[in-house]
Amino acid sequence: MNILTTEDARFIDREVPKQLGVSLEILMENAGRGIVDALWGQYDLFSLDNARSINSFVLFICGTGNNGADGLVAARHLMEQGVPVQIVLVGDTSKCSDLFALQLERCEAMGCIIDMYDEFNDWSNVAVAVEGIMGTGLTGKLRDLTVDVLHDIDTMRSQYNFDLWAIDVPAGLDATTGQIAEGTLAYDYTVTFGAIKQGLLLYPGKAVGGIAVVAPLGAPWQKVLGDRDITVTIDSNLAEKLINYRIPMAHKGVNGNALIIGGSNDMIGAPILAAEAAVHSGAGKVTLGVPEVIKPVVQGRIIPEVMVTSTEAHKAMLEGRQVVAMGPGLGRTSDIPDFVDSILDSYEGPLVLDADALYALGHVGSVDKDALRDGEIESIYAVERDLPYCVMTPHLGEFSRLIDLPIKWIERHYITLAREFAKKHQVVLVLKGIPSVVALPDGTVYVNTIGNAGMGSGGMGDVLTGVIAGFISQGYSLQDSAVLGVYVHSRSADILNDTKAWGYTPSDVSTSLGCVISELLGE
Ligand SMILES: NC(=O)C1=CN([C@@H]2O[C@H](COP(=O)(O)OP(=O)(O)OC[C@H]3O[C@@H](n4cnc5c(N)ncnc54)[C@H](O)[C@@H]3O)[C@@H](O)[C@H]2O)[C@@H](O)CC1
Ligand SMILES: [K+]
Repeated sequence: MNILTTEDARFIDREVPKQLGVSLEILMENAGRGIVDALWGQYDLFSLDNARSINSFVLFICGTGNNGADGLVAARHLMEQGVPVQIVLVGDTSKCSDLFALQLERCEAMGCIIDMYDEFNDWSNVAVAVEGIMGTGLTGKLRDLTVDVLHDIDTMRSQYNFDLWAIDVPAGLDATTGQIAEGTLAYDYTVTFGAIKQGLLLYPGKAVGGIAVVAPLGAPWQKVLGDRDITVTIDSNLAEKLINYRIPMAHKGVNGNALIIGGSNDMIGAPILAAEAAVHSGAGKVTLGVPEVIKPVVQGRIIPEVMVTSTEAHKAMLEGRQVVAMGPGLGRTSDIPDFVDSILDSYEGPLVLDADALYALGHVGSVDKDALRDGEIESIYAVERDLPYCVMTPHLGEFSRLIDLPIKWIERHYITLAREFAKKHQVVLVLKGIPSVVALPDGTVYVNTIGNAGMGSGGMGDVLTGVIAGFISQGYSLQDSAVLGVYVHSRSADILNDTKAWGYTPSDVSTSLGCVISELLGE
């Protein structure tokens, strides 16, 4: 499923009329109709009994831009259907958009009850409130007057207990970054148009949007996107397309030979988790390379399916592998950067870099904060160190070190930075956060839509690395392995979450991977 940013929505709004001959007014008509369908999907609008009165109605709270105009269209459709509606207007109607003026004129001609916000006081009869104060047209902080109106709505909702819906995005939510302005409310539902807005998938936006319903625009807007970078959700539909059946005669040689490199005196758990996850994701043969000194302990602890070797013999260790994943538990001692470099120099096959291997790389590029602030996408990121084509799986802290930028900035410009990094370095970046995203060298970004709070425990990332390596060894491309790996890892955790809340472990996630694979194959 596609994801749209504010810029994409504006582009569609400009290009669909030009290229496809479908006017903005028609798109708006469909959007308004979509709001009505979504409301019907949730309530029986013919018996809007809000338990307080039989005079209850659907209230549309409309700003004076096109977001408010969508609300006016929806109100008109509901009037036709005989559903009681009222409209309140927020803002200066003398400064409204052209389409708002047109839709308002229509509602007035039909005798719809319309008040200015200050005049409205019939809150006790509101059954459902639909907010169209603003959508993708938000600029800067919310004005004081808007904050007051939103605060009022919130107070009335607490008092009268009606559901609150947002049109397109909640007023105050940045539809691209998911950042929210002070005063933004939490909603029960958001009806968003064409495709889900990116800001509804990123925190804190994801927490305030409620249940998202996508309403079609009535024209194949995908056709006008051209070579714009696209953003897509990671969900079961995508994963089902990526997973392959195994041929019946598949043997261990066909399913690949994976090497995991990691471990140090203080950390033996991380590489064990990664190697075991590679086994559980279906790799034919898995070898774990650790420093000689910890080899006996690791051999004593790991499942028997994994062979353990010593990293001291590293030329021989790399031979015949379909994939090498390096980093879990490697440590941060002064010899590690040279060790990592020597592996990068001597191994030319598919590579996954994680954890301490990423730390060993240090800064690999830098961000121009001014360009980031101004949205000058092309000049945001400058490469300082070339990297081999590989999958990199940093969490926010590791990414912060790689690009030399505080986490606070990364959180605010999550997808833009992931995309620029992957494009400029030509690598597959799995940025592990909430949500995790996979950015590809061609500029496509996949955003994970599943997973749960139980995944926030040490070792979860090591399992993901092992899963991705496991898929690569079985012949999946680096990008498919990253996307599929993120899905399968989160889905396994979701299955466990059903019965164990957060009391499950990364090892449990690893051993349940097979259930997800069966689910994807429809077995
Ligand atoms: N992109 C598309 O293809 C379509 C967009 N449509 C709608 O059009 C919307 C965008 O419409 P517009 O571009 O007219 O903009 P909006 O209507 O989203 O926002 C503009 C309004 O918000 C106010 N505003 C902006 N920033 C503010 C702030 N910081 N504090 C207080 N008030 C503020 C402005 O004064 C103006 O009244 C979308 O969200 C969607 O609902 C739909 O009609 C369907 C088609
Ligand atoms: K809105």
